[in-house]
Amino acid sequence: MRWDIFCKVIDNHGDLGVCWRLSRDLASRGHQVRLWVDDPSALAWMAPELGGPGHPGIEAVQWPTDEQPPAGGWPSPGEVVVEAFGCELPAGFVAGMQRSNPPRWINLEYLSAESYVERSHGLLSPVFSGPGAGLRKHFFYPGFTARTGGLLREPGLLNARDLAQADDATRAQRLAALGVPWQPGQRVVSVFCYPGAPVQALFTQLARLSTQTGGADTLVLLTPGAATAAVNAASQPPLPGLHLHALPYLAQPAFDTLLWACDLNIVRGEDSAVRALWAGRPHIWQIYPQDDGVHAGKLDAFMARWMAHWPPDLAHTTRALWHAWNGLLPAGSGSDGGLDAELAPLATLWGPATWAQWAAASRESCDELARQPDLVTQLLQFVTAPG
Ligand SMILES: Cc1cn([C@H]2C[C@H](O)[C@@H](COP(=O)(O)OP(=O)(O)O[C@H]3O[C@@H](C)[C@H](O)[C@@H](O)[C@H]3O)O2)c(=O)[nH]c1=O
Repeated sequence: MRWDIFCKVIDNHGDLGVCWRLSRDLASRGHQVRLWVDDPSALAWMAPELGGPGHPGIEAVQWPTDEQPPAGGWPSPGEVVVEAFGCELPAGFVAGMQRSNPPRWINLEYLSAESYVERSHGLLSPVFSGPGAGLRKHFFYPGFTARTGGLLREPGLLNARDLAQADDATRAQRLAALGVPWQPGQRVVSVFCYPGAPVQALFTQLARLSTQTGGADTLVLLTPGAATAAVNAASQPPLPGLHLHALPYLAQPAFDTLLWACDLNIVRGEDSAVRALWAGRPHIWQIYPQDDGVHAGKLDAFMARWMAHWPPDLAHTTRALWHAWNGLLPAGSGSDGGLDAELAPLATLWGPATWAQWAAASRESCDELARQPDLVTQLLQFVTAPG
């Protein structure tokens, strides 16, 4: 099928990250994708293959405006039109959807573990006015349960992960390919975060833990942006036991390789958070902060699902750590010991026995999610069903 996917970059990289990943997944299954994006600049690092002969099956195009439609006019829409995250489609393009066999029109929504997702997934949103009047649009909600649209998980992803995680030699080789010098025995932590995350406290805590446990150093891999900025701003002397390594922006598949090679992944937003789930390793999620504070409920909803079958003590400690990383300490928690103290749950999790428990629980939750059909498989069923 031919797909038109429309993406508006609101901020950061998640909108484009999700749309690019969706496009790649569809193209790998033989579909033709035209990805319309208003600010394609991040594709230069996220999808460097587009700079060369391109990606078979995907054409990334700058989103023109109605005032300045494409030279030669709007092209005929494909069989499926995806409006990512409720971005408004150009009127000229929508006018072209008015035909005897109109395209399936999908509004792909943001990911949430909250219960409204099951109620809203698949709902019809009839269009009553404007150039799309009379057309039928449907909501498609990604999610974590059987009654949602699932999560992006390309065919073969988990096999590739298992190969990458097979042994130390493979791990060292994959990290070396990313320019990362890793010594077996070192614990590796990746950090992708928003400004305001307690990165300095993390460094202090990790250095203390590394020297306490007698020898096993920690290698911290910092992604561009807030994590790297925190290091640059630090005037502290090097911390014993801790090795900080700044990464460049990686192409999306290389970013996966990074997450697979780490013992602990600290991720943010939407897309990298899902990739950390598929890594099957312990992770900490910094949720996208919203002014009205609704992100706190979203974070708790996800933790309740992800940790549903974990031993209670492990779930309790991990939740405390995630809350602290997100600056969401429960009122009355009494934590007045500064950020180092707030990240104290990490010390509990770092111990060998608890760490093994955390790793096993993360892998089990990942395996459970992987038993659900992935998002593209579900989306294909949805758009080919009569509707
Ligand atoms: C650091 C890095 C990221 N990436 C990719 C992974 C993801 O596709 C993308 C980052 O997107 P996210 O993880 O979603 O985090 P994010 O914070 O960048 O994105 C978003 O979060 C959403 C919830 C908001 O609604 C969006 O508006 C946006 O803020 O960048 C790489 O490919 N290489 C890299 O080196």
